[in-house]
Amino acid sequence: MNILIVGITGQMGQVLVKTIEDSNHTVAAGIGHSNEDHIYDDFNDVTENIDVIIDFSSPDLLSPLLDFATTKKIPVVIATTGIDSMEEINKASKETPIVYAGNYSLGINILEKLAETVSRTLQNFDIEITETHHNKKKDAPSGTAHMLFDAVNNGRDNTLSANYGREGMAKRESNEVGIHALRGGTVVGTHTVTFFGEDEVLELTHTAYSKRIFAEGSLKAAEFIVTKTQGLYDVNDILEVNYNE
Ligand SMILES: NC(=O)C1=CN([C@@H]2O[C@H](COP(=O)(O)OP(=O)(O)OC[C@H]3O[C@@H](n4cnc5c(N)ncnc54)[C@H](OP(=O)(O)O)[C@@H]3O)[C@@H](O)[C@H]2O)C=CC1
Ligand SMILES: O=C(O)C1=N[C@H](C(=O)O)C[C@H](O)C1
Repeated sequence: MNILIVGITGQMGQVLVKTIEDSNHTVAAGIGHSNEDHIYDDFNDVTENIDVIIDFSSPDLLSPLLDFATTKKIPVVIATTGIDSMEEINKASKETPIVYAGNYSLGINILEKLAETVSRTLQNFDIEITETHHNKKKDAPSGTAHMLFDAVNNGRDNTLSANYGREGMAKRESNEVGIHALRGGTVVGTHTVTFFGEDEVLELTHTAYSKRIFAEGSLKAAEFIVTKTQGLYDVNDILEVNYNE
């Protein structure tokens, strides 16, 4: 596959370049700010032949990215987090295929399933979500924390409400889920879902030890989406193809 990396000059973009170089695919071009050949700050300047786009960038680039992809009918893997609304992505997915996930690691997507099951099984337990990331991360809480909230909320028939960074003088409501973001150093990404019962606590934690796991997951997603013609997919669709064999 000839791949366009959106956010090629960023931390994840650079890891993805190395991951693609170690595969049988090719980095055809990138979006970012650089004087290097084949790197552009405007999608209109991309003239290379592109089979698939992988996006690790910023919500600011979502509209131009989707305009480019839908006009040229190029499949897209979106990994960028901090996107407020799914409206544009839903609309674009009717014209070109899109995979969207806040986390492309294998373990987080298993954690998502576990968290939903535990939430459904331990109906009376209080649930809190904690995420820790490096000091360069801009969005909070993480895209993964949002995914994990949706998972535990599904387990309780969507009766839970999120309380971001709890503060003030009010006791915890039984249906609230506190979501807490820690930022510091070079932490790649740690997510914990804690279930508090009477006299017992169950913690489910995923720790990422490298950014490469996200790059590899996004490349698997690209291999999956490049064969599709339209529609919105998530990592579960890819897990079924790649890990259930
Ligand atoms: N879903 C997943 O599995 C994962 C998702 N992420 C997400 O990926 C995103 C990127 O993360 P990270 O690489 O750490 O961030 P960085 O800040 O290191 O990189 C951001 C990239 O986007 C580019 N960019 C941003 N705005 C513009 C713009 N207006 N025009 C052109 N280029 C732009 C930057 O270009 P330049 O610096 O040249 O201006 C840079 O290449 C984040 O949303 C993060 O949460 C991260 C890891 C895993
Ligand atoms: O910005 C990051 O680094 C990460 N972002 C994703 C998120 O917001 O959940 C995934 C991963 O945790 C790393």
